[in-house]
Amino acid sequence: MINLLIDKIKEQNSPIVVGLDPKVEFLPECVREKAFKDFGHSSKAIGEAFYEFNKGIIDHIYDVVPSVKPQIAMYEQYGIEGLIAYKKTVDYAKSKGLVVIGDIKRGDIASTAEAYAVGHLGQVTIEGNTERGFDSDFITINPYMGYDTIKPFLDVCKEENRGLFVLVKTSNPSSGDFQDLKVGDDFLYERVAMKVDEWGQEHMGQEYSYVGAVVGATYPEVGKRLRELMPKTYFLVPGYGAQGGKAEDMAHYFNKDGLGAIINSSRGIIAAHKNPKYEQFKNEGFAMASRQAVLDMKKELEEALR
Ligand SMILES: O=c1ccn([C@@H]2O[C@H](COP(=O)(O)O)[C@@H](O)[C@H]2O)c(=O)[nH]1
Repeated sequence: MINLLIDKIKEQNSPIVVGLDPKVEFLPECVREKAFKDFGHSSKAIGEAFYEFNKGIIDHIYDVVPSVKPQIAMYEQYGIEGLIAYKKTVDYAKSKGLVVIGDIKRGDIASTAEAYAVGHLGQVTIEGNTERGFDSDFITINPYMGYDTIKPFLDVCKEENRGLFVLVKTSNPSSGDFQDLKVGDDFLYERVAMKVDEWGQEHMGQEYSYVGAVVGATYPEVGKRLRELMPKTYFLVPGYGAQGGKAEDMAHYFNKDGLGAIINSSRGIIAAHKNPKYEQFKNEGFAMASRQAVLDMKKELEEALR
């Protein structure tokens, strides 16, 4: 799957992943009101509205980005109806040829980790009948519990040709509380990076490993150091735009081959229709606003990485 992701990035010249993190306040009035009319003020209405919203955006971006990253928490808060919308979103994105990164940040051990891995990357067999759960291509995982967390995910990835992004240095303001602690002469995030590099060497695609790393856009100096420590690791880089990450800071996240990183923007793209900059695409035009925001991000990155 890492090979497919890289092929698509090269083909579209677009190292961008659009975060599908829907919120009620991001929904255009036309989508929200139709769902309330059809299903009342219910979680079913929100699930239907989230899916219609995502579908509109996917239809307008699938030819200019290689990948989407649905954030499961946004769906999960609405219970089963939210999770149905999450699954339908994953399936629809895949039907349009997009690589799906499920941002689920799991991190348990042994048989529990295996169950998460099977549910999101693999398949279950029920009396000889096999079914896939959420069917993502990649997921995000939290390595805090150590290799026992990672191993079950690696096994499923190997068998199913899927991949992982392991949290190494996150984009949030308090990421330093633990990640920046000193361990001997190293920062904890450096030690995690060394482990991700080691695990990755045993799980290689053609050019890069299918064990990737989450490296926030908001700490560019750290991004540069982590690029040195993990040369064959693909970076998923959240924190661009809304959290302050800038195009000019992204150069060090990439390798000399122009590959090695995929930059995420969620609110900046999916809520673009609320941004005065894209005023001409209000309400029904919401998905056109997202497309334009992607094209603008692509141009910003191209100029900064030239
Ligand atoms: O370090 C991290 C890891 C994950 N995230 C997730 O990425 C998106 C960011 O959304 P924006 O609207 O572009 O800020 C969101 O799903 C986070 O949970 C992150 O921000 N930082």
